[in-house]
Amino acid sequence: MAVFTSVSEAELTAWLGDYSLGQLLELQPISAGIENTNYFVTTSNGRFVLTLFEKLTADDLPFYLNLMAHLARHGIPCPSPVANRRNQLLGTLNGKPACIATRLPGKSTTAPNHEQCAAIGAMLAQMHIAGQSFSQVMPNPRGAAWRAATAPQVRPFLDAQQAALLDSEVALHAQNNFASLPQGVIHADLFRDNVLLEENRVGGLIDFYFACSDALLYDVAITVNDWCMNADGKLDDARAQSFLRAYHAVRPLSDGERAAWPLMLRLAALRFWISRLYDKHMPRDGELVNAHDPGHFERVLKNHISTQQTVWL
Ligand SMILES: Nc1ncnc2c1ncn2[C@@H]1O[C@H](COP(=O)(O)OP(=O)(O)OP(=O)(O)O)[C@@H](O)[C@H]1O
Ligand SMILES: N[C@@H](CCO)C(=O)O
Repeated sequence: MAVFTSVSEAELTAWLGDYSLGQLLELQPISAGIENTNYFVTTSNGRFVLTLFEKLTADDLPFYLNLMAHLARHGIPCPSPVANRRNQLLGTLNGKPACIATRLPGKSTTAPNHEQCAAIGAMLAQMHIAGQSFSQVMPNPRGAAWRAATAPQVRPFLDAQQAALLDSEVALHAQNNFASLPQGVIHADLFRDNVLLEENRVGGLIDFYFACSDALLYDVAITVNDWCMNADGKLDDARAQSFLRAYHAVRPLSDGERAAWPLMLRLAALRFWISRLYDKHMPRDGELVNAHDPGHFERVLKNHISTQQTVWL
């Protein structure tokens, strides 16, 4: 249940007095999601999503809200935060940092087809291009330092063979430096549940709260590892090609990116193997009763290693 902080119609009506959004018509809690409190809000001016941030602080939030505003201004279908009468995107509601943003159309899919993989590939490339003119920088909070700090914490929960895999992959990627590849702002968590689709068209990209500055190809690998993956943890080569071709048609991938691709897929799988292990074995209070399965990304990683993934455009 994604309502941790309740908001009544009376409280929201008073808060909306600070906005030019018209009259509140409907307030509906959203059950999906585990990080924030979300409500669908309908006013006489349109349909919106109200988010109360449960963990991110008012210091962290400007990067994400300014990024969404920037991308929306460039035509990317992401939530566009609405400014209040003091021209601020971030407010406070019931003691929590809060924002109201445009509601996007569509719904997520768990079984994307070729056209949908191509559509999200093209959209990711457009997002990367639009992000090039965003000037704020956010080092990746799930980068090398995080891997080095988190791997030893999850290691005690692994058997000897898993621990050896973890150690060797963390060591391998500690030596790699992808700084020579094209860099920019990345979503970093563009899994199927963070994309709203209308048939084969992308209606919305949501949940930008892992966005950061990193190699653009890393974002491609994270997204392909989810969108073009079979349930057994093996890449669906045909869907991966549909995705990459559509991406490449918008932002051509370089020879350097091609050479880095097999390792990038491994790095992206390692990141989510570690975070899922951490969330499973070290849950924060009262959280994540149904944590995502780390075993899935362990299988993805092993498959990438054994196939030396060569699927490309
Ligand atoms: N701008 C939006 N337009 C339409 N639907 C939205 C929008 N933002 C959120 N939603 C809906 O609300 C649900 C929960 O949002 P979200 O995934 O951002 O939750 P969260 O708790 O913030 O993050 P997490 O997915 O990490 O738990 C989404 O699955 C989506 O259905
Ligand atoms: N997309 C992540 C969870 C949210 O960050 C995962 O599937 O592990």
